[in-house]
Amino acid sequence: MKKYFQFEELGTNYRREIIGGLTTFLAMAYILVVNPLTLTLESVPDLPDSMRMDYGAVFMATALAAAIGCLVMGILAKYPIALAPGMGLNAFFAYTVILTYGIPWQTALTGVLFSGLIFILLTLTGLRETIINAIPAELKYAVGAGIGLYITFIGLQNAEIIVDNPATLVGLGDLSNSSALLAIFGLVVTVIFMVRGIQGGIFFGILIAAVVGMIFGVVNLPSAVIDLSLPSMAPTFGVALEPIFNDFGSLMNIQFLVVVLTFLFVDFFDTAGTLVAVANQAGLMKDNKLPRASKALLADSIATVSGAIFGTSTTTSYIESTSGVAAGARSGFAAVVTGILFLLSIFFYPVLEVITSAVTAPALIIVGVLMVSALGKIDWSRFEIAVPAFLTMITMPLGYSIATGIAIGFIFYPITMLVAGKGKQIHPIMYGLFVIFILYFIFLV
Ligand SMILES: Nc1nc2[nH]cnc2c(=O)[nH]1
Repeated sequence: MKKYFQFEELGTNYRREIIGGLTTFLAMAYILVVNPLTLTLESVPDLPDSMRMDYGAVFMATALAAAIGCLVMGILAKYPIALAPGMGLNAFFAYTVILTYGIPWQTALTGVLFSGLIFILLTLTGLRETIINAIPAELKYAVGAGIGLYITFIGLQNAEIIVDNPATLVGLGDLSNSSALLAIFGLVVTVIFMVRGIQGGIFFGILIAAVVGMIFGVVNLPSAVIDLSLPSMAPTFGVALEPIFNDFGSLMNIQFLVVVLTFLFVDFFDTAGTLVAVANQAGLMKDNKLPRASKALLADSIATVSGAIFGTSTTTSYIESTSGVAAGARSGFAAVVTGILFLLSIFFYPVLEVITSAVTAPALIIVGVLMVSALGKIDWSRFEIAVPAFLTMITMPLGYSIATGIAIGFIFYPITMLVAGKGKQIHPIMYGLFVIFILYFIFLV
């Protein structure tokens, strides 16, 4: 086993991998609660039941899609990268596709399935790997740093430290609020552990914050430890396949095409950015290239296809994997640990439920610190690369979308490079992406 996962070459061991896998799981576990709440449109009152997915079935689909994604990534691609249904696309699925477009959730699931299948085709033809390797190093670093800012922003919001403000869009929240206080406490504890170089500092930070939250009544005590009565998957299982056989006509329209393309587009670049960011942080990149990229991409698309069949929006590589890497994970074994924990989580629903986003927020904030360090590798004195790198990074949190940041930066890159007389350094694929991203803004946003 140690040999298969290359522990010796990677300088790792079982303890580091298990703590890393557990840390990533804890940082991601919120999705087991948030995804079903989002896809059932819990926050929208007065909807006909037919427009809502079934909560229990989506919970099961979320856990199983995450488990399959993590296991395939760990065993096939051997990266410490965990997967689950992404926050970037579940909101799009629920609020844009179902609510705004009025597309039935059954058809939306078919859209996710199609985008996953197209992904597999692109991966098998090698096109995805070629594209990822054509992106200049500076933009890859900027994508990693931008995702870091984005994830910190999400963490600060989850903690209610940063809140919305009608005059300035965002502002400082009420720091005496119990959620903010618990997150600040967790952050201080985690920072102390990290500065002292304690292995698994992020994990122990989450653990201590959860216990302190329970003592002060901010985190609920679990009602039970294990619940063996699993929810039924029948309401969503296989439903994505139904329109293909029963109502193919409903798929033959521009709106459905736009939905599939958006799922495909966002997952493609989010995954590329996330894989590179996590591999970079773990020191697993070789000559600015991602080894075994096609296997990692295949794992990602297999997870999306499985998730669509189970009944969830796009399953994607999670940036929270960086918290496990920060805790020491280096090999695919950590992803296997996270996958097994997702499998077991279906029985531990009562315990999981108490881990609130305020408890996991410090992990997200610290992950941002780690990811932004990639900026040190960019030569800021070269204005032609500084501009697209900066725009990629800053528009991710501000546009609240990884895809937006990538699109804006990649539109500026060929422009600034050409004007600087460095057109020869631009890979032809980057011109193709320039056109695709312009079309993206014209037709999809
Ligand atoms: N990369 C990435 N990480 C996430 N973590 C939570 N949601 C997401 C997502 O949509 N993409």
